[in-house]
Amino acid sequence: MTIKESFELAKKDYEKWGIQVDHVLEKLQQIPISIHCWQGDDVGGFEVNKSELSGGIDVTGNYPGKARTPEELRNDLEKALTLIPGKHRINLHAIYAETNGEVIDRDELQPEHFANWVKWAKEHDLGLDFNPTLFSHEKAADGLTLSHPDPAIREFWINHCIASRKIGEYFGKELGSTTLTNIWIPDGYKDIPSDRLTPRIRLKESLDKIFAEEIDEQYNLDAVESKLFGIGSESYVVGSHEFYLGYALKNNKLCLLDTGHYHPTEMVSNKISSMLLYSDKLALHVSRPVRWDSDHVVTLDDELKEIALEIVRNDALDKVMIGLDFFDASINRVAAWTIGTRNMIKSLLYGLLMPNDYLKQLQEEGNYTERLALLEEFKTYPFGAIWDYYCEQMGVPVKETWLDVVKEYEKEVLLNR
Ligand SMILES: C[C@H](O)[C@H](O)[C@@H](O)C(=O)CO
Ligand SMILES: [Mn+2]
Repeated sequence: MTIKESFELAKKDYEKWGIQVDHVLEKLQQIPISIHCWQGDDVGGFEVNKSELSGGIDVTGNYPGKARTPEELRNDLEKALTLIPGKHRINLHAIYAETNGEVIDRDELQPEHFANWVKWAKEHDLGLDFNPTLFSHEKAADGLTLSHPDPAIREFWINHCIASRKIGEYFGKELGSTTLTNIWIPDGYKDIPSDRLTPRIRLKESLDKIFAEEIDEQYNLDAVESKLFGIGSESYVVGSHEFYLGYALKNNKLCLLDTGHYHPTEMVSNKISSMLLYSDKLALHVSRPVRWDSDHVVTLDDELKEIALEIVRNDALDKVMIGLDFFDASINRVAAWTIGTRNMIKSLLYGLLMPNDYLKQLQEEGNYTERLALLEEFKTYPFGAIWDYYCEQMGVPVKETWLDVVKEYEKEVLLNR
């Protein structure tokens, strides 16, 4: 049976529920995923005076062939994009600046240092998102940045974030699509603090200085990313969820939820609807924590499907900015991007192919039997046949055939690095 024939059969199952599959596929095409560049080189970046990865995050594995230069990283991203259906965005960090061998410290970064990325994004019809990098730097060595007791260190990082917002604005203007500039800081303490408030007062003051200049939101939106703990900040992080949720609400910024930044039983899917009641938009870093914020490649698990369902059933596709955040150096890095991004898109398709209005009605009527029955039965509806057809229509490999492409690329390119 051909892909199309399977699709036509599967379509009938969904149309019985009033689900317009063709409209679903049109909608799916419109959803951009922000794909993080840092999976391609283990969060290394291209700084002339490169520092070791720090900030309480870690990359494990030594799979051969990681990108060493901007050209190699862009080539690897291009290869992954040929395997992922739809039009997407690339999420950059400040450490991916290209300074022609000149040592430019982070507080002096300029839009021109990302001109090659903008040229490339234009050539490939991509959006760009951005992040100041407040780790892997000597001024972050003691694990404090925007909340540091030393005003000079705080000022350095404030200036870096101010410069980063201007770069985000540059991306937005050049590419005609709003850039999300997201701030995450590693600040925290390994052991029990004697004062949780003072660092948070300093962080708030630093953020107020960073955001003092208004930037047109059609070009740049600001997000702040919370965390529960990191390596070396197990007992306390300054930028907790409560801190940033409050800051974002009071200052009309986006609160960014990273799915690895909560207690293992705390689900980001359960937070989305509450936050959308009080915020116009929110942002996600979709990751997969295994035991801790391990940044595993995203798999099509229940929580991913639940996140997608929350976005779809709450009509929030234009309110939730979906980014990915994982870095696995134990597998082929192009495969990691492909698996994680295809799974994110699959989960959105899964959510769009649910009789969401009817399920809401069942809940309103207190018919929890049918609600549970249908939620479970739809897990084995022929969703895969729809996905295969979508991939075929979007000109990307169907099922696991993308793996042949990655194997060929690994043999021809990656293993020769
Ligand atoms: C590289 C990213 O800024 C980093 O992963 C951050 O988003 C995070 O989630 C840290 O745990
Ligand atoms: Mn993150």
